[in-house]
Order: sequence, then structure tokens, then C-alpha cells
Amino acid sequence: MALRACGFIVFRRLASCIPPAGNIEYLLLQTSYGEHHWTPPKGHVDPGEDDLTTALRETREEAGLGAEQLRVIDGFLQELRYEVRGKPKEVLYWLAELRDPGTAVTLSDEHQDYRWAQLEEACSLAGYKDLQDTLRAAQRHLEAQQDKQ
Ligand SMILES: Nc1nc2c(ncn2[C@@H]2O[C@H](COP(=O)(O)OP(=O)(O)OP(=O)(O)OP(=O)(O)OC[C@H]3O[C@@H](n4cnc5c(=O)[nH]c(N)nc54)[C@H](O)[C@@H]3O)[C@@H](O)[C@H]2O)c(=O)[nH]1
Repeated sequence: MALRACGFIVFRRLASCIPPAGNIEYLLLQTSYGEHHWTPPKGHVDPGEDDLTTALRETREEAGLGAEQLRVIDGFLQELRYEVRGKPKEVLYWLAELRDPGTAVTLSDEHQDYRWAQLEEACSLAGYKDLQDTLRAAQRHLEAQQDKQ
């Protein structure tokens, strides 16, 4: 069976920045172990836990951001599949906006740094093509929503 992890692509909008596409910043956390890779908040599903509960729990544990501080965006869910040490892993990402863009991020011991980054910098930090594709899909989803307003 594949390892399963769930998390959130968390973003914030900086209202004062123009143009609108440039006002979106994504949260990435840098692991304090291994290759020190950058990842959105996510983690392994506990036995009996449902996927969205895992995503919310991990985001609270790893970034100090709770459900009450997030607005989950409708219609966005991405699944990544990759191998970790020869075993298949599935990662589900929902998309959520930080309601108050000034809210502080609080890291756990699992991460040593965090960054709020616009799309291109976020893709560069993320490194992996599948995670870059997920960030780009999030940006397209948000821009399409902005166009409708
Ligand atoms: N000391 C130590 N301890 C570790 C290590 N490793 C884990 N721990 C412990 O596990 C706990 C974490 O538990 P959770 O928070 O529940 O799980 P996750 O959030 O799922 O975290 P992981 O780090 O397990 O999983 P990934 O982020 O998936 O990284 C795994 C590998 O996959 C690659 N990779 C990463 N992202 C992408 C991607 O988007 N796309 C692609 N294609 N590839 C990607 C990259 O090569 C990476 O090396 C920590 O507390 C540690 O105790 C380690 O190396 N040394």
C-alpha cells in the first residue's frame, strides 16, 4: 500500500500590491532533516483519520495555522504520486487562503525555516516538477476566480 499524506497549499493575498496576480504568496516550509527540502504543510494520515482532517491537523502542527484562520477554496484538490525510498507515496493537497495575511507562522521542530513566496520563487523553492505543477494549478485556479469577480 502507498504511503499517504495530506496537506494544504496555503496562500495569502497582499491587498496593497498591484497587479492582482502578483499579490498571491504561497507558504513553503523547509525541513530540518534530510535534504532540507521545501514543502507545503502536510503529513502522514493517521490510522482511521480522514484526509481533510489530516491536512488540517498537519497545517496546525507544522505552521501553527488552524482551521479558523484558513478559508478552504472550493474546487481545488491535487494528487501527487512519487516514490520515497523505493515506496510509492500519494500526497493530496487542498488549497486554503490565510484569512488575515498578517498572521504569524509558528514552526515545529520538523522545519527550520519558512517562506511566503510568489509563484516563480515558490516553484524554484519547491524544486520537484509535480509540486511546481500543483502550485501553477493553484495560481490558475485563483486567477480564474479573480477574473469572474
Ligand atoms: N531524520 C530524518 N527524519 C526524517 C526523514 N524523512 C522523514 N523524517 C521524519 O518524518 C517526519 C515527517 O512526517 P510527516 O510530517 O508526517 O510526513 P511528510 O510531511 O510527508 O514528510 P516527509 O519528509 O516524510 O515526506 P516528503 O516531504 O514527501 O519527503 C520525502 C522525500 O520525497 C521527496 N519529495 C518531497 N516532496 C516532493 C514532491 O512534492 N514531489 C516529489 N516528486 N518528491 C518530493 C524528497 O526527496 C524527500 O526527501 C519528520 O518529523 C521526520 O521525523 C529524514 O530523511 N531524516
